[in-house]
Amino acid sequence: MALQQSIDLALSSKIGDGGLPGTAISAAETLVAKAVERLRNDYKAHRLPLLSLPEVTEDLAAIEEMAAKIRKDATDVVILGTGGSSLGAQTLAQLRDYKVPGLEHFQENPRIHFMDNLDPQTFGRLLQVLPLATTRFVAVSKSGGTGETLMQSIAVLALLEKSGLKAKISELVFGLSEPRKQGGKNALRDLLEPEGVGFLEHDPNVGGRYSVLTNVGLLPAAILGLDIKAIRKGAGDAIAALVSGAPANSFPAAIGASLNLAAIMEGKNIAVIKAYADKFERMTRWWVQLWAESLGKDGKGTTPVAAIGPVDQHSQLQLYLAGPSDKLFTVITTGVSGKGPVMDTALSNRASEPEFANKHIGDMVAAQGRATADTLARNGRPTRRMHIESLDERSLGELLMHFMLETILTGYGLGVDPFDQPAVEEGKILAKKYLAEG
Ligand SMILES: O=P(O)(O)OC[C@H]1O[C@](O)(CO)[C@@H](O)[C@@H]1O
Repeated sequence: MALQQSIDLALSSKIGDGGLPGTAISAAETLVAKAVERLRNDYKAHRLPLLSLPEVTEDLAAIEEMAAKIRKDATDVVILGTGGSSLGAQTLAQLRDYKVPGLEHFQENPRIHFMDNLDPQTFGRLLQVLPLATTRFVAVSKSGGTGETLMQSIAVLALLEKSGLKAKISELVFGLSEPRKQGGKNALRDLLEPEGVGFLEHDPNVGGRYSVLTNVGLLPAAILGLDIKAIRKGAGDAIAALVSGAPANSFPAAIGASLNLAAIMEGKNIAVIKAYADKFERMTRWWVQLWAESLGKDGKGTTPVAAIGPVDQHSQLQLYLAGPSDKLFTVITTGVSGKGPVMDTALSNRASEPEFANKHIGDMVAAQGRATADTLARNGRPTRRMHIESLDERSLGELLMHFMLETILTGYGLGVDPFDQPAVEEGKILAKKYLAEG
């Protein structure tokens, strides 16, 4: 197991007023013990395919095969899709410098573009500048009916046709969606299949925001040459204790769920994740969707906030330390000590920072992560620490499964269904009505 978790700086017994009292933790643990039992039964009864994914390898060959087809002679790969059809894959792609500040322009071929936000100017401009003949498009939508993804796909098909590439559409465009329900519609398939576009099947029983370990996350990961087997193995590390019947208060996901439920009982209705690594930025956005859509229902849930360190120390920390005490913090660090450029002694002295001498930039970031967690705790702000020494496919797979389990257990503990998102439909229907009205 790569993931280390410590909750001591969240407890009143350790940090005093503002920390979570033992009574709340005990009450939360009782709820989580039941939730763990329920999730274990889900696993045994194969009710949630997500839980068995770490044991599955049969689908990996088809993913690698399609990835090889997409990658062949490609300079650019554009992934169309939003929410759960994009954020998990983006999280994995950060292992290959996707959206890593300063580095993403140096990505090796193929360059990957995730077009998850519908913006007419961005998308229009992208279609102008892409080298079309060497660009591959992958349209991903579980339902096949998401307006944003459909509009983007329609624009791509029309452009390819206009550019004399209609005959090549089946080599340039790929799809990933649920199989058609019997006799039913799937708009994305209706749109693309007549052009001969090949599809991978989205597992209908794995919700979009839980799909990062399926082909939805692993196809883009394989296109980028990541070790997708290792991602699944890492996920197995996070779920092993659940599967083996370990007590609920003994493994990180269950302990994390207890912590979150105790925080809710204490009126802390905001959950902040502050991760000290550029390569975690997309993960924090993925987690925001996971947490928000899974728990925000029936008047319950907590508001997820994503922050990156050290940069957000310079924008948010004042509020976290001295604003309302209504938050539970999670500070995630990686093993960066001794990494990165080393500070020259003479130059450090010249900058009036003699203590920088011979220190690495990673030493500073490690010290900052530690100092932030300690300062939050000293100010009575309950803080969980998580640490991954080495960020790679396996440890990221573990972290992703950890958060999915923690979210489901928290949902079960809260008494909400962590797998649906009924409220978002209303806005979608209204937007389509407004569009039709002009
Ligand atoms: O994969 P789909 O069906 O296109 O949905 C995209 C996203 O839209 C939502 O349904 C919310 O509108 C998310 O739950 C989902 O991840």
